[in-house]
Amino acid sequence: MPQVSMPEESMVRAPKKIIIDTDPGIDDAMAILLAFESPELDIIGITTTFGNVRTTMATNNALHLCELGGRDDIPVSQGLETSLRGQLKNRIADFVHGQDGLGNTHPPAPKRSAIAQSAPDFFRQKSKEYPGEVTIVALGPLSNVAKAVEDDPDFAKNIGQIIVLGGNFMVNGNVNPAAEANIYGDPEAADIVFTCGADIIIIGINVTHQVFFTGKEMEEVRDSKGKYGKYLYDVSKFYFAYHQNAYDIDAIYLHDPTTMIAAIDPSLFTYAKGVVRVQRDGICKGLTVFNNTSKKWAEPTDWCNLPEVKVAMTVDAPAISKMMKDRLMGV
Ligand SMILES: O=c1[nH]cnc2c1ncn2[C@@H]1O[C@H](CO)[C@@H](O)[C@H]1O
Repeated sequence: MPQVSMPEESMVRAPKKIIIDTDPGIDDAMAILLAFESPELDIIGITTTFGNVRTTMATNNALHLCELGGRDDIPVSQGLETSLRGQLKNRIADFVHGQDGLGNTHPPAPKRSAIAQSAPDFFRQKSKEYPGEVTIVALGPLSNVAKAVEDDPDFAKNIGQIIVLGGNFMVNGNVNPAAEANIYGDPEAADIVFTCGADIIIIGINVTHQVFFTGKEMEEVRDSKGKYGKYLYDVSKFYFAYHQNAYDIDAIYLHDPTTMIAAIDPSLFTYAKGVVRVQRDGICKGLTVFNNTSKKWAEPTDWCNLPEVKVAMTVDAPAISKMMKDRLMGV
């Protein structure tokens, strides 16, 4: 399979402007706090989506995390409360993240509110303000991003890059054997985004399932001098119990922080290029199907003549886990 690798990021570069589209979410919280500790990133906004929690709760949790990190300078913009086509998502992953999305730790109500501008409009405005410079790190279903694509024919051209946590390439999903949770949450939106022509990196659970913290490592995080060590340990207890039960492992998968690290240092992954389509309905709803062959198909297929994306194939899990520990443990 042809692989493409990315050049190592230079430390002398200006910080990368990112918008985090998120549904916090325990591993989202970890990714956001990791981003706060990452000088390579300039977080110009946080936008909210649904999945781990409903969108309004995602907004509250995003505001809470900014307050926790002393980052009330970051605008938080609320996104769609439904899928792109107006379906109210009936599958909210409270069994993974708790009723409050933060492991039933019941965070205090945030002091600040979201800005008036909706997430898709925020994306469009920032992509016009800084053409080619803004990276969206999309940690939940892609409804907001797809809405920006549909509303603005220049969006795919103006946005610098979209790094997506989602999909399962050549492995089973985590909602069912076919589908991963973020793509399953709004498959139509994902299909629109993956074929929109923007520069897209997809980090699927085929790679994020290789990056985890064991219970012992979580205790090290708790006992470290990291600002958020105890907080992360406390919110992760629920997520840990879910992994013990669902996967029979004493560890938690680090989906969202791994994806954040792709924004910090894309060279820690290798990628293959090709067209990705998403099954929109039926028993394989949410399945991501990647055409990575140079075969000339006898007849035109639904993958032909569409823009390619980069799909993560391998991950340097020890390096990623070390970066997370260094930053979250205040090393
Ligand atoms: O079993 C699950 N069902 C639903 N969502 C999950 C499950 N496991 C993890 N996540 C959440 O979905 C994203 C990665 O697919 C992550 O945000 C993770 O927190």
